[in-house]
Amino acid sequence: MATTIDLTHEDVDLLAMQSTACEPHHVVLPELSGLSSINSQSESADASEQQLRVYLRVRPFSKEELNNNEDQGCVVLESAETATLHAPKGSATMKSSERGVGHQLHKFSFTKIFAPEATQVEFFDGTIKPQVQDFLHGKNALVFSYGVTNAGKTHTIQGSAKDPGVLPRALEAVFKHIGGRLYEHMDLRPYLSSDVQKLDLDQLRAERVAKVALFSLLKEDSEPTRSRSSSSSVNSLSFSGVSYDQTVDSAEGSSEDMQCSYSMWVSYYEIYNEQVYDLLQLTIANKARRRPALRVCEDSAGNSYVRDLRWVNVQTSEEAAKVLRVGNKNRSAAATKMNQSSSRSHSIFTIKLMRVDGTDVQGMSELSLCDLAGSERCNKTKTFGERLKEAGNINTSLLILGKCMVALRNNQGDRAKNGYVPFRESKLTRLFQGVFCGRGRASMIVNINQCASTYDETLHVMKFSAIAKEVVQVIPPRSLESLAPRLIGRNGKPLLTNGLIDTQAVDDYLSEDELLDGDEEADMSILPQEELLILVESLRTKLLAERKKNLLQEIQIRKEMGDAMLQQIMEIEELHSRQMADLKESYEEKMDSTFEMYKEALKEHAYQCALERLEEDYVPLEDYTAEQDRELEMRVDELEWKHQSSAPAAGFASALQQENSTQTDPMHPTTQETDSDRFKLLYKDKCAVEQLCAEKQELITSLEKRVQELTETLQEAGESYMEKLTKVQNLQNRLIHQEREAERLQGELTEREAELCVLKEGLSKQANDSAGQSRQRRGLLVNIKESMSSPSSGNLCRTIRKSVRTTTSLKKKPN
Ligand SMILES: Nc1ncnc2c1ncn2[C@@H]1O[C@H](COP(=O)(O)OP(=O)(O)OP(=O)(O)O)[C@@H](O)[C@H]1O
Repeated sequence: MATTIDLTHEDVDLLAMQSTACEPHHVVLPELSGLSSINSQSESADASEQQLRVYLRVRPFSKEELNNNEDQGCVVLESAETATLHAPKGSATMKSSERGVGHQLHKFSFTKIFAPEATQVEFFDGTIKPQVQDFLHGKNALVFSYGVTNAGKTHTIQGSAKDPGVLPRALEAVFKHIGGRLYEHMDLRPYLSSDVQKLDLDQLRAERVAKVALFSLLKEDSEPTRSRSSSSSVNSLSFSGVSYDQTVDSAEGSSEDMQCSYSMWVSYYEIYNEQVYDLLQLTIANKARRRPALRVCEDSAGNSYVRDLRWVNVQTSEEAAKVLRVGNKNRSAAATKMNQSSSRSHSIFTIKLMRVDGTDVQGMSELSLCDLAGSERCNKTKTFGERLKEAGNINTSLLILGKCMVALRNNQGDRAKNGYVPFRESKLTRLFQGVFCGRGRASMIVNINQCASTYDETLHVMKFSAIAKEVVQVIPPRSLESLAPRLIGRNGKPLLTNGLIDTQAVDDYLSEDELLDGDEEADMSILPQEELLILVESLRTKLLAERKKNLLQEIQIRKEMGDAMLQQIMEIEELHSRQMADLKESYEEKMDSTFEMYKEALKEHAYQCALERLEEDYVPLEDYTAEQDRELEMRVDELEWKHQSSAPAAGFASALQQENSTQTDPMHPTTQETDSDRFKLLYKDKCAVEQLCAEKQELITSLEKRVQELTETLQEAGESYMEKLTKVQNLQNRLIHQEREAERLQGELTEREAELCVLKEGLSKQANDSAGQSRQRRGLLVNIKESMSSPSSGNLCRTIRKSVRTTTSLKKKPN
């Protein structure tokens, strides 16, 4: 499904503001017209929509791979547009499909597929050539190669000295097109994103010196610093000796174009570990020094560019090749498990072509060729240390590129949706943003190998390409005025051609220094100060409004989260309290049962103790009462004796007391007083004894009562025992009776048996006699009747009848 990128909002306005160097769509170089059908398709004067072109290139197996049995028929090319991937045994895809997740077969379609045997020429002609032609027409283009490591990306983009890739071929094609119309001065240099700077003499001199210095690097460093495999030895890249017949643009140009001259500038940089490095900086030659990282900035139109990037003016294809060689020398590459010379960075080679008429720059177009670093799985490639960090950054930027593709595709379905496209999340996508948003045509080269061991990664790449293919680019039409690049002076202020300085335009610009001293990232400072202030004010208002909105959203989210958490807490609390209640209940039950157990045990213990004490203290009641009586008698005797002996002594003492009453000391008590005291004491004793007696009597009464109860219980037990005994005796009697009866019957039975034997004998005897006397034979029954009717057998009949009766009665009474 093809959908469309929405460019109808702010971006369009921004694009209208910019002075990009694209040629108007209707201005077609005659010599290039009719070269390609795609070409004519893109010549539409209106906004043209076009699906992102995605080309698949399948790398041939190396000898080593064939020896390692990597050829398992994983990639099948069904047609020029369709390829099928078959999951090999042991791959994650196969395992998943065996578990019922996913499929073993995946079908993908592409703009065009190139089989392993496709040559570099065929590939160039079938893919990039039309875009190079568009570039020569003044259109911007981006070509990027995507694939797993060791899939052939660098080979496709750069190729080797003998077999150059699309980049050298594109350069060669451009030079062929320019022919003798080269603008020989170097005074017009690309500036910011899409402007042109007019160099003064000093700048020009410096530019020439820098160029010579750059090329001298190749002479100084004859030994290549990077050891690339011979097959892709781009260090020694040279365009000489290669036939470019197919790439040469043989068509004649229009008369207008024939009058123009061309100025060509190239830049070469890499994105390594999310940092941008200029591969053409002279300082790079000094390896000991740390490379300065460049910044990605945006101009007033929002177009990204690399600040301070070095642009080199190239006048011949040899010079272009030299620049490429210098850059490749500086590119970050390393030997990995998968590739001896693996690109560890995304490298971007850009060609800017200015169309100059006299001193006027009529237009400028841009062609970028990007060799992306290979995606890889770190655990599979046994990556660690610096390589792991690189792989992480590579994978992250590729992931963001994928996200952008997905977002662009999704946005196309519904123009009003305008979902967020995360271009700003990586340097790579920031720099690609302009093209994806309509500044030019993009096409993607998907490189794959057919190895079974990298099948899962290859499948991932193919899925990515399927998404990319659904992205539709919309190139808005532009007016002629907006297409000429701005010409900027030394101080960064725009100069106008036709001999007039546009003061309004001058006011619109600030110097580059001012511009760069301001915001580090954006070039908003191109605007005048008042506008900037207004802009700042409006941005502040927007920021406040945004903050307010965010705050409200945050409050709302917090509230919702709080409610949800409260709900959760309440549920948890309820659950806990239910669990607690259950627990409490079960513990209470356990406690109750334990308590009951202890209570029973205590009772038992107390009962046992009481019994033991009772046994120890037990005194027979008779002994006890006899003892008590004896004690009481003794006590009474003693008291009586005391009373009697104290009576005469008391009389004598009272007489004595009366005699001596006058002489005695009033302080000493009299005998009368002593007696009364003793009596009181005795009386007290008596009371105590009586009390004791009463208590004992009570005890006795209670004991008697207990004894009475026990006696009654015993009597009851005795009675029941007697009853049972009587019953047992009765039963025994009956048993004896039955036994006797049985014995008797046994005896009778024995008797009857004996009689029966006798009868049998008699019968047999009679039978023998009757046979001898020739008597008429009669039956046994008649004989028996006869013998029974005879007087000798009368007893026997009676006995049998009786025994029958007895047996019957016994059956009736089995007991
Ligand atoms: N079409 C092809 N024909 C013959 N050889 C090829 C082809 N494509 C790639 N190769 C060879 O395969 C090897 C790996 O290719 P290359 O270095 O281009 O892979 P890459 O995808 O750029 O890897 P990395 O991402 O690790 O840089 C090289 O030796 C290259 O010469």
